[in-house]
Amino acid sequence: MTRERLYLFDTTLRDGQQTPGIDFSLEDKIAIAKLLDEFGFDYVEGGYPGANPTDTAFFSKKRTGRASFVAFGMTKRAGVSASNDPGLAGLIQAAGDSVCLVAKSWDYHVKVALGCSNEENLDSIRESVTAVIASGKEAMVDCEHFFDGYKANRAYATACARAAYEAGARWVVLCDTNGGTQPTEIAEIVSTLIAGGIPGDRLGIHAHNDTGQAVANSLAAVEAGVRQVQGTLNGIGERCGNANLITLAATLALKPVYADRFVTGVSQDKLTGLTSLSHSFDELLNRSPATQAPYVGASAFATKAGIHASALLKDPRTYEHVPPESVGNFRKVMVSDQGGKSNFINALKQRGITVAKDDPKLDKLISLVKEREATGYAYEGADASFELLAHRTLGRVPEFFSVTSFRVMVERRFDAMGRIRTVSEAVVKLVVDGQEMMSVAEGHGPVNALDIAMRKDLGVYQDEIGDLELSDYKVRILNGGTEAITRVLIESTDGTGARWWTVGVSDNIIDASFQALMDSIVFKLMKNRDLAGQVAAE
Ligand SMILES: CC(=O)SCCNC(=O)CCNC(=O)[C@H](O)C(C)(C)COP(=O)(O)OP(=O)(O)OC[C@H]1O[C@@H](n2cnc3c(N)ncnc32)[C@H](O)[C@@H]1OP(=O)(O)O
Ligand SMILES: CC(=O)C(=O)O
Repeated sequence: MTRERLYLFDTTLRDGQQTPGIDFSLEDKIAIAKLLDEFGFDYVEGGYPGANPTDTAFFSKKRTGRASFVAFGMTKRAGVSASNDPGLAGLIQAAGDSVCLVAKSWDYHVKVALGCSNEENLDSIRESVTAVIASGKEAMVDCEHFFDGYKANRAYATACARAAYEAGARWVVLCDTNGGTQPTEIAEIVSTLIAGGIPGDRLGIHAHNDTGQAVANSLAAVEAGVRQVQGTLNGIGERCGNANLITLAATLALKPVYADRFVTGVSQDKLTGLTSLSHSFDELLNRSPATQAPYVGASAFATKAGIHASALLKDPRTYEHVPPESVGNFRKVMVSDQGGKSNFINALKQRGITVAKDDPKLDKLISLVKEREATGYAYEGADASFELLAHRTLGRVPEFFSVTSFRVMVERRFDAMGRIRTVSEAVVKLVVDGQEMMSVAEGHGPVNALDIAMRKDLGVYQDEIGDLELSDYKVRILNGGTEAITRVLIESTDGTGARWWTVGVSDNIIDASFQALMDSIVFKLMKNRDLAGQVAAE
């Protein structure tokens, strides 16, 4: 059966730019356009030339190779001709293959926002589309507030879409601008419009996520007949965002209900780069990827539950709706208080630790993890502490050194210039290779001072930890009040590029930090001897 072509339109660089807190530089835009183009999206809407210097500079040349490069802007204003409208002229002159014109299609907006007559707005749509086509570019029209407009005045909203279509717009895009429309309404309105004479292969959908339905609304529109879908990377966009193109690209390619009927410009091979695309984009935005994002989140194919892990290890299809590798993600069977023997055997195997299912030490490890998690430890986020605990339970951790005591002091005092200074100082006493030693250090805070003191002189091991660095430190208060328990997570790195997390829990933040610091150093020494760290080294 031949499959129909569905066109994916990315508006990350335009509607995504309207996201509170997101402000792309020219360099960001160039890098993101390249990612989008290479991935296989058909249209890359780059922004609004003329609206700001970044977008104007971005449109000084075409920024895509394969994808159509789209400039976005308003239809001409009422009362001026298309040739005399500087905004429209700017759009046409901007580099690019297509112009996407935003047009009002709700009569209430025409009256309140534009302050012109309904007929003048229809003229603006027709004349603007005609001018874009005359310039040799592809024209498309975003019918703003189409669904709300349709519910308020069906005849006028339809007339706006029809004006764009009859003037020759390649795509008439139906926008759920305020994001409140529900999938059944979308399906019904799109079907009626198509039955009224605007063919589905000239219609697109632009859905906002204000009721969490943007992806569902886009799919409902596809079911009803539209053949262009707009959205953004990771669903960024104004207010609650746009339809998430990452989710849509995967669903359209992997779910037979769509994949058997439609084909997009994203090949199965490119789809295996989906997780990387989503995460690279977050990196560019300098934010952590959402762990529960469909298909691409770190938790999308993770399980903590023992019953699930047991079946998953027999056949992954028991608990996975698609294979993780189809979107470049990974299966993760985690260890926690929700886990059974299968989780643990798998987690240990990944770390090169073999243990038999009937080995009593495995039972001991499982109860240790469950007991400790009940007191606040969280091993699923502390891979190295889990591995150390496993090695310790199996009796495989050498006694590299021991800390006999530490003392940390924080003092707020006046310095010689009479300024207030808060000073942190730590003293650590350790035994290394039978030899007692003491280190003293000052730090930016008490934990920093303790860290410096612990790593200042490790005797015979000092050279080995020279490249050890603490790269992140997270504190979580597990219950409030005077008896609060503190969980500290520390991320460490070394010269090999490996990263590992360790955990400490105590009613004292310094003590919790000490435990995590100790684990970090011991893990590093184990790793140096190839006794640990297979996962961290990957
Ligand atoms: C639903 C959407 O997401 S649409 C995209 C929205 N995105 C943006 O607005 C981001 C970029 N916008 C901008 O930088 C500015 O709004 C500009 C440069 C486009 C225009 O700035 P200004 O000329 O100062 O106008 P301002 O922003 O105050 O108001 C918008 C004007 O456009 C008019 N307008 C709005 N939509 C349309 C349209 N589809 N066709 C014609 N005119 C329109 C409004 O009536 C208003 O006109 P007025 O100034 O005569 O009242
Ligand atoms: C055009 C657009 O972004 C909207 O109507 O939501």
